[in-house]
Amino acid sequence: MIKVAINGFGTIGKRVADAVTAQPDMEVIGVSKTSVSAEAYIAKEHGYPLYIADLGKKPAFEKAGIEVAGDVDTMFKAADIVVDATPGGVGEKNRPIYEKLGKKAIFQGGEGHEVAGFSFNAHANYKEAENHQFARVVSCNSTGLVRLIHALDQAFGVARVRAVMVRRAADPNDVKRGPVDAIVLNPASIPSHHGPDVKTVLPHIDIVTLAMIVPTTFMHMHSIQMDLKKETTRDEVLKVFENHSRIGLVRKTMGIKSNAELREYTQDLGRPRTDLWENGVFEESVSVLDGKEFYCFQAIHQEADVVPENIDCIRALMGTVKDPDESIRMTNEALNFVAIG
Ligand SMILES: NC(=O)C1=CN([C@@H]2O[C@H](COP(=O)(O)OP(=O)(O)OC[C@H]3O[C@@H](n4cnc5c(N)ncnc54)[C@H](O)[C@@H]3O)[C@@H](O)[C@H]2O)C=CC1
Ligand SMILES: O=C(OP(=O)(O)O)[C@H](O)COP(=O)(O)O
Repeated sequence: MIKVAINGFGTIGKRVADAVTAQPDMEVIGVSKTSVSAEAYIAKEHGYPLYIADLGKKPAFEKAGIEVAGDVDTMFKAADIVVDATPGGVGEKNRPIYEKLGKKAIFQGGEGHEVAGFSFNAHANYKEAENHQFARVVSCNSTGLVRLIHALDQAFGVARVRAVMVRRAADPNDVKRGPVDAIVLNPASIPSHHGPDVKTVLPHIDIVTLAMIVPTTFMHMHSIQMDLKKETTRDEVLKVFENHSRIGLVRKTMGIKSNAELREYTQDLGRPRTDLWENGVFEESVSVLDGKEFYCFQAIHQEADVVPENIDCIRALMGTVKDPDESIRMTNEALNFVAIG
C-alpha cells in the first residue's frame, strides 16, 4: 500500500483524500489542518489522523473534541508521498521541507510549473513522471483543456487552439470572493495563464487563451476552437470523445444547456459532492467546419476534475503501475466513475 499524506485538507485535499481511500493500492496516513474548522471535523468523521503545523494550537483542537495525531513533520516522515493541496503559493514554501526529507510530493495548479519542474496529466504524460521526485497537477481549466486537446491531437493532429475560459467566481463555500454583479476580465491582457499552462504538458501545441470571471460558483465554461491537421467529421470527433474515459458528453437529448442543469444531473447521479470528474462536452456544440475547423463548449468542474489526476500522479511518481491506461482504469473503477454520456 502506498502511504499518502494530504497536506492541506480543503476543497481539493479532502476530495483527494477520499479518492485515495477508495483505491485498492493506497491509503491516507494523515491529513493536515492549520486551525479548527468544519473540515477538521470532517477529517475526524472520516477517521483521517489529523496533523497540525503548529503544535501550540493542539489545545484548541482538543477543546473542540478533535484529536491531534502530531505535527506535520511526523506525518511527512510516515508517508511515501505527500499530496500538497495547500493554497496557491504555499506549496512552493513547503517544497524545501519535502526536499530535506527526501519525500516525493505532488503540487497543485495554484503553483507555478517551476515548483516541480514537471507538470502532469494522466492521459498526456504519465510515463514521463518516472524518476521525478515532484510533479504538479495542472489547474482545473488546464486539465480540462489538456484532456481535450491531447485526445484530438492523438486522433487528427492539432494545428492550433484558441479558447475562451468563462471562469466561476468562487468555490461554493468561498463567501469572501466575488464578483457578485460583474463580468471581470481575468486577465484583461491576452493570453490568460491557461495557454502557457497547457504548454507545460503539451509543449508543441499552438494555443492562445482568454479568460473572464462571472458570478457563479459551480463549474467553468470553455468555448474552444481548434484547427485540426487531418480532415475529419463531427461523428469521428464524437467517437474520440465517447472512447475517452475522462471526457463526458452532455447529450443533446438530456436538454442540459447550463452549468446549473449539469450540476443537478451529477447530483442526481449520486456523485460524491456532486463532482463532475470528467470534462462535460456539450454534444450539440461539437462542430467540424470544412473538415478541419473544430468547435465546442465544455463545462469543467473546478473542484473535481483534478482529483483523479492526482490519484494517477501518485502511481506515476511512485512507479508502482507503469501503464497509464491501467492506472486510469484502476482510478476510475475504484471511484465508480464512468464518464457521462
Ligand atoms: N478549488 C479549486 O477550484 C481548485 C484549486 N486548485 C488548486 O489546489 C490548491 C488548493 O486549493 P483549494 O483546495 O481550493 O484551497 P482551500 O483553501 O480550499 O484549501 C487549502 C487547505 O490548506 C490549508 N492550509 C492553509 N495554509 C496551510 C499551510 N501553511 N499548511 C498546511 N495547510 C494549509 C487550509 O486550512 C485549507 O484546508 C491550490 O493550488 C489551488 O490553486 C486546483 C484546481 C481547482
Ligand atoms: O485552478 C483553477 O482555475 P484555473 O484553471 O483558472 O487556474 C481553480 O478554479 C482555482 O482557481 P482560483 O484561482 O479562481 O481559485
